[in-house]
Formats: sequence, C-alpha cells, structure tokens
Amino acid sequence: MQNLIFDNQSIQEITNAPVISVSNLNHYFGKGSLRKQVLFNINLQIKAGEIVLLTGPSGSGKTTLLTLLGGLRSAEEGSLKILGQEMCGASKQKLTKVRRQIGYIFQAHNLMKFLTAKENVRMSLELHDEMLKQDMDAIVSAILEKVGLGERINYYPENLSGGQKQRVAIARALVSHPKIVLADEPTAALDKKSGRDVVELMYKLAKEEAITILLVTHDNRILDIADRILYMEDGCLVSDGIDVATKMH
Ligand SMILES: Nc1ncnc2c1ncn2[C@@H]1O[C@H](COP(=O)(O)OP(=O)(O)OP(=O)(O)O)[C@@H](O)[C@H]1O
Repeated sequence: MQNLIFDNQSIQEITNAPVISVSNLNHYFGKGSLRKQVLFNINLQIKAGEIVLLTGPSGSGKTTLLTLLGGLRSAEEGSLKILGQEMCGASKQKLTKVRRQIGYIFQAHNLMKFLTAKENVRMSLELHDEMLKQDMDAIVSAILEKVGLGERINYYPENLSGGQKQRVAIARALVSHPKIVLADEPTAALDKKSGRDVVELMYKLAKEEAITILLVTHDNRILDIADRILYMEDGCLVSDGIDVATKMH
C-alpha cells in the first residue's frame, strides 16, 4: 500500500512537472568591453497546456527570452530546463533534439514561396524521422483541413491572404504534435479580424492537444486568450500574472 501511494505521487509529480523551468537566468550579448547584459535573473515555470503571453516595451528582452526558451540560442548563466533537459551550456546536438519537440510561428510566416501550402507543411514533417513511415500526405491534408484551408492545400503563398499564410504557418508548427509552440508576434502583420481568427485557432488547437503556447505580442486585442501574462521591462520579468493588461494602455 505504501508503495502504491508513492507511485501515485510520482505519477502526479510527472504530470505536473513544468514544461519549462527557468531559474536565475542571465543573458549577455557582445564580447569584451561591448558585452551587455540583456536578461537579468529570470525565474519562471510554465506548465503543460498553459497559454502564456509575453509582453513589454520594445527592447525589454522578450524575443531574447523566447529564443532561449525555444532552444534557438544557448543559455549561458543560470538554469533553463526545457522538457526536463538542462539547456545551460547544452551542446548543439542537445539543442537540436529539444527543438524537434517545439513548433515555431513567426511574425512573417516564413513560408517557402516556391512550395505550395501542402509542401510547406510536409517539409516540416519530413524533419521528423519517425514520421517517414506514415502517410505524410494524409497527415498534412488533415491538418490543413483543420486550420480551414482544405480547399487551398495546393495554393502557393502568393495566392493566399495574410491570415491564410499564418494558418499554414500554424499547421506547419503543429503537424508534428510538438509539446511546446513558440510564437513571436504572430498577429503583427494581420488586420484585426484575421489576427483574432489566428489566435483563436491557436487557442483551440492548443487546448485540444494540451500544447504549451508561449507568445510574444504587442497586440492588446489578443490578451484575453492568455492563461497567464508575463510583463518584461529592461531585461527583467517584472510581473507574472493576468492583471498586467492595465499596464499596456
Ligand atoms: N544579436 C544581438 N546582439 C546584440 N544585442 C542584441 C541582439 N539582439 C538583441 N539585442 C539587444 O537586447 C535587448 C533586448 O532585445 P529583444 O529583441 O530581446 O527585445 P524585445 O523586447 O523583443 O524588443 P521588440 O519588442 O522591439 O522586438 C535590446 O537592447 C537589443 O538591442
């Protein structure tokens, strides 16, 4: 009985374990006399399935923090664990391995203009060896259908609207079932309606699959989709709560 209780507790701990765990993280750019600290003593835990918005003035360090949390640059000082893996001082191989479990969505969708919507999404899937044996075309068509582009799978980006291109980018980020999705200003280039549609779609898909979303934004119109809003200023995380919306007006 004693063991059974212990086992249940362990399972609980594993399911509640943070997807991202940051403690005393500092980051610097430049070398020698040009070396400049841009992140100061960041402490943060993000749970599975949380939708977290990262906001704050220009130059406050949001993108730098996002790229560190996404394994896109290596952490140097403090501790940064992504899916249980320590990223501080991590090798390139370790960073690459962690990145395979993360989906990325950027402001400028970054679609390949000479590939169709379907080919753009498929390319992301091809990076995952374990997917090779499956029917990629069916998987890709299904996700494009899910983001409302079932009729446009063979369109090239130039024939899609801004919102539709961003939907392809969402499909591309989600097709491999990542545990974490990082988005940097995904609505910045979109009109109000398309921006809203795009974040609502991200919200729906994230909740369906318990994906953690970390989203950098200046867009006040989408704050309500967040489970949590982080506010940064001068390289510091100055607020970790939902009440911060008032600071932005
Ligand atoms: N590659 C780099 N080399 C040197 N300094 C950098 C580099 N990238 C960013 N910085 C500096 O780090 C600080 C934080 O920049 P960062 O891009 O993270 O801010 P941000 O909050 O995302 O800004 P924005 O909202 O304008 O995108 C700024 O002072 C910036 O000038």
